[in-house]
Amino acid sequence: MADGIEGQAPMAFFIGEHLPAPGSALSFNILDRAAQDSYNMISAHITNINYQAKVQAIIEEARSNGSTRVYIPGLEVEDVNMHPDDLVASGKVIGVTSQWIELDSLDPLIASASRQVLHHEIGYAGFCGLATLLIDGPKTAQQNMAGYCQSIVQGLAINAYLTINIMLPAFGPSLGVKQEEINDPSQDSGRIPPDVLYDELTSWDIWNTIRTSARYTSRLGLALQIEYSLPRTHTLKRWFAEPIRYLIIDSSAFLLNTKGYPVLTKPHQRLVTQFARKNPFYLLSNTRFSEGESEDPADPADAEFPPLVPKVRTGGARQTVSVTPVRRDDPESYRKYLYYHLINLPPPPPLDSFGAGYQDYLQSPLQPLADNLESMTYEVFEKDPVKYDQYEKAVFLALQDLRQQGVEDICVAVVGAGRGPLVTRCLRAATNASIDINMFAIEKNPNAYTHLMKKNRDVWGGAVTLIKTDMRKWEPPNTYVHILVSELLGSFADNELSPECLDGVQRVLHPTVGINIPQSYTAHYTPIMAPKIHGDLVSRATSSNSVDIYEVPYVVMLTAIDFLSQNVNGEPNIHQAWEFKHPVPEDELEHECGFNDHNQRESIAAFPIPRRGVIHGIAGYFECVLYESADGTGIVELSTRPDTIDAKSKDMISWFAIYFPLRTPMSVPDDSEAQVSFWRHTDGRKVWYDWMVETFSFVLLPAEGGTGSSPMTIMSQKSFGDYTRKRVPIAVSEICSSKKNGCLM
Ligand SMILES: C[S@@+](CC[C@H](N)C(=O)[O-])C[C@H]1O[C@@H](n2cnc3c(N)ncnc32)[C@H](O)[C@@H]1O
Repeated sequence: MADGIEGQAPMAFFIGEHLPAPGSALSFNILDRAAQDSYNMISAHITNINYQAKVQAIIEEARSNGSTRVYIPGLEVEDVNMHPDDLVASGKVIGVTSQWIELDSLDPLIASASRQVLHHEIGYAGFCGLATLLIDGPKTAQQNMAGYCQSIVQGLAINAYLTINIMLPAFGPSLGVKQEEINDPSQDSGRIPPDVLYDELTSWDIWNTIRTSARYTSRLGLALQIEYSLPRTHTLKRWFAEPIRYLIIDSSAFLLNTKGYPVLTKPHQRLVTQFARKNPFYLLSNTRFSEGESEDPADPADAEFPPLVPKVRTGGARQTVSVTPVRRDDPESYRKYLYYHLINLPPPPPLDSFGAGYQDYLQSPLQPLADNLESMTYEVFEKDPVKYDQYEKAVFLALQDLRQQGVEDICVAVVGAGRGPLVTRCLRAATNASIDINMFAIEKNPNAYTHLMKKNRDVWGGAVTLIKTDMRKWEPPNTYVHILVSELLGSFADNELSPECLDGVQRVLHPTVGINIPQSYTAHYTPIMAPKIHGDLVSRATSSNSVDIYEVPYVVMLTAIDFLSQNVNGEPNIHQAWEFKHPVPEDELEHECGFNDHNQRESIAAFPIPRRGVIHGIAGYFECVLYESADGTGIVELSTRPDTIDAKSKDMISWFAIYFPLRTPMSVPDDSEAQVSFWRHTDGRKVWYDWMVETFSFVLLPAEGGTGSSPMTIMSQKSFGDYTRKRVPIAVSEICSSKKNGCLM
């Protein structure tokens, strides 16, 4: 079913048709019909109406016998819509399990029968060779969630090769009890606890419960259902952190344009654009029926198995203008629209292209001091023009300031020169400033040093004095260095031991006019939800027996994450942990015998959390002042903070973030707080970090004293002003420590 109409697409998008009812047996006709409309795949029910009728009869019989148990026999040939044939082997069929079952029912007979039906279907789907299943989420958030989770967890164990995707609406309130159900006396209203709050995150709550019960397995994903009502940005951001493998877009999400063609509303377009970064499979649903269409099935096969539930007319784009809706029931026009939208998306930002394949992939931080990097690693650094441009600007400003002060015979040294890109930029800055400089390049990596020799011979015309040594031992010949340029920064600023290296070489810097580039750098942090990363760590934990995987920080291109602490504009609250400045005042700097105490740091910060979620770990970033000119008119900075990178070093790709994991995720309610503590420790031989999280909720207490109550209860009784807000501890993490895996000085 190749998509041959539009020509070469820059990226492969797979758009399928989500078949509505289990009424008909699956056939090549149905697949062909979808193919004619250029769909890449179909999702179809594994069993049919026959099976439902059979199971319901068994339940009724058990109930009338007063039985508390029910046995559902396995599938028979007339119960199934598919077989292990070429159609399934084509890989273009996604199985859908029965949607009439109620795995979360509080009625034990229904729950048990439902579980058995699901497990028969999973077993048969695996037997047929299906790779992916879609399973309806719980019907509401208020029934037997544990029972639902148990069915899913057991189902995952039935076939180790199947991926299961839970279908859930993006918009939580759509799971709530409908007004008609509340008014309907036949409904067991006693089953509806009045205090269940259906809000935008209700659907996410359900998902969070399911995946937590299934230990974050990567075999469990989400098929997010998009209809006309969309949640607000913060909820969409939350979904973005989750493993959305399918986007099921209902035709009700479309409007008809003036020509009668379906188009997505602007918010829906934004959603598709945002989620395209996750490259999901798209399934379009309800695109084949138009208003007023007869319920009579066009396909004779449908007559045999009429739709299970009377078709509620939800399908079809909404008509907003007076046109003949010629295209409302034209499935291809929906697909075409989505396809064109996808292929016309703007190119991804530079970091996305650069980091393709590295999203949420955990890497151990580099240790350029203890290890010798390879050429490939340097090559990756050198792909980032922004960083080197900023360094060149900084050196240019510093040279101008030195000239202003009348300094002559200016000596510039790049300490930790690698393959030499900063040396090239220093030489260029000097040329642009029309200043002659004495250029040194210091590098302790013997292999990189050989490459520097080649560069000096072939590119720099022998203009650079190369020294192969640890910068802490370098003795320059009869001169002070006026500008000491280094790039020893890690994702958390000081984690590659820039402070320790620069302390050791500071004695070569001119005591009165000497300039360090960078002049200062700061580490920053914020608590995040990172379910994908946590799932990765959980799976590693079972296979790894070496270093405790939860007690080391990771360098990672954070993508599937949600910032739990956000300000009113939806920007993350990120706190500065600490700062290092160079040169260090002489009286602070220890020589020879100290234990590096002056490079210890600690930080504590409280993060307000407006909306509930789960803290999986702490994201770390850095900022750095490369140079601020003497008169304060020019400043050159670097930043990896998502909220300041655009202002300080837009499109810089050299550093991913750092991630400090928590072994046990910490749930936080709405309007709560996380207090995060960080320590940078050193014993004179190595450097490591400790981190810890405490969480708090708030209760309102009568101002004049008395016992507390939940804010909800109180607010309904008295005015807010009569109460004081009190912070109450919820949970505390262990103190995590990377000491065992610290960086050697
Ligand atoms: C992050 S790399 C930067 C390389 C290069 N300046 C660039 O921007 O591409 C840091 C370099 O500093 C070197 N280095 C680290 N510590 C050093 C030390 N104490 N003395 C000399 N070189 C050091 C490493 O070998 C590595 O080449």
